[in-house]
Amino acid sequence: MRTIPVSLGNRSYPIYIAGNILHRLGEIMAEQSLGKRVLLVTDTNVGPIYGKQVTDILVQAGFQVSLAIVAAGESSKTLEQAEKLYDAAFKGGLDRSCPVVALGGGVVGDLAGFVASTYMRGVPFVQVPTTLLAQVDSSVGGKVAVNHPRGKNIIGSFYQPRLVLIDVVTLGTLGEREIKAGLAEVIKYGVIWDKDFFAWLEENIFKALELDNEALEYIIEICCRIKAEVVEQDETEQGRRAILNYGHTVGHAVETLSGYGAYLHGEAVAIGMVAEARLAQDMGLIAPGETERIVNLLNQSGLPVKQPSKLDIGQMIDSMYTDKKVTDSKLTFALPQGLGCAGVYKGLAEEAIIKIIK
Ligand SMILES: NC(=O)c1ccc[n+]([C@@H]2O[C@H](COP(=O)([O-])OP(=O)(O)OC[C@H]3O[C@@H](n4cnc5c(N)ncnc54)[C@H](O)[C@@H]3O)[C@@H](O)[C@H]2O)c1
Ligand SMILES: O=C(O)C(=O)C[C@@H](O)[C@H](O)[C@H](O)COP(=O)(O)O
Ligand SMILES: [Zn+2]
Repeated sequence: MRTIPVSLGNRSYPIYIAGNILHRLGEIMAEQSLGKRVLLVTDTNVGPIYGKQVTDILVQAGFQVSLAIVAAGESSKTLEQAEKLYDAAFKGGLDRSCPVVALGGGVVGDLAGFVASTYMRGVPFVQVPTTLLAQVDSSVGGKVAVNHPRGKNIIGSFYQPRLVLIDVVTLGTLGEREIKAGLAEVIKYGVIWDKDFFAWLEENIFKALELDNEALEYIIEICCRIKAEVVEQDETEQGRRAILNYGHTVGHAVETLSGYGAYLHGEAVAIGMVAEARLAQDMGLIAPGETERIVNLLNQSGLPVKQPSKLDIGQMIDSMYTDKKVTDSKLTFALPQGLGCAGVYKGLAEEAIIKIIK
């Protein structure tokens, strides 16, 4: 088993990565001093596959489990859905010591984490991510949120989990489209942080698409290590952490304006990464050959690289002003500085952005 520590003082926690470790969830949770009533949150795709197995594992470890199943997909990341989960927490008798466990992709993780962070002003939270995207990104770092009709993740908080348990074998039941979506965030880490990892992906990304467990474990470990390091430097995104937002200013606008769920998050981020690489290129931050390598790797992963033509440019720009990186009405982007490095740029001219969107 690979164990990665996330060191955040009294909010520190481990990330466990291995194949076939789901059965250890109960014993690992029992080691923490947690209340015995658990709200296990999952969705309508993951529940039928892993819901009973995880419930049994927790019951065997002495927990009483209330299973809450939300509709699969981005449309569940709402305050209305969170409210239903508060009801389920009450019904299950959860007090302040009792954990909320997220079993699923980034939607379940963000939603359940938001509920954990607000129910009784915060109860313990455990992440059991089952998509590649959630295993490499959303389960780590403590951003939890629901969407607002005007913008992604607008209502949320920073709330770290007590532990993250990643069983790569759960990816065996995930659809190909969802694996590809996860690869967008994987490629993001190569671009913003690790040039050698980017080059490794150029040679080996096909192994992830073939669900080679060894390659997947390696990818997940590298990504979690990078994310842990960035989050340790800037837990609440006062500055540096925003580099994890590369591709997201445009990506979130695409998700919001297309209607939540039309694009998977990773697909929208892939589109955003291409647009924002071109913006970086226009600013002289990245060479044309490097932009081309990013586009090629996204293409190789079967990800979309173009903004949907039906989206209105004016509305895209307006949507970017609701981005959480904006202060003082200044459009802000996380942009690559060559391959393997990134920075945050504030106050970009609308014309420069309109040009790359066009
Ligand atoms: N908090 C963060 O730091 C962070 C980071 C990245 C993304 N996100 C958020 O994560 C969300 C996207 O997450 P996602 O891509 O995991 O989407 P998702 O949670 O919607 O999962 C994608 C699909 O896969 C299904 N699924 C999940 N695991 C499965 C499995 N093992 N077998 C079969 N089906 C399975 C789900 O039911 C869903 O239909 C977005 O809302 C995004 O904003 C958050
Ligand atoms: O953890 C972070 O920080 C990230 O930016 C990771 C992103 O992949 C993720 O999509 C995040 O939810 C976006 O953050 P937001 O603050 O723009 O909502
Ligand atoms: Zn993301």
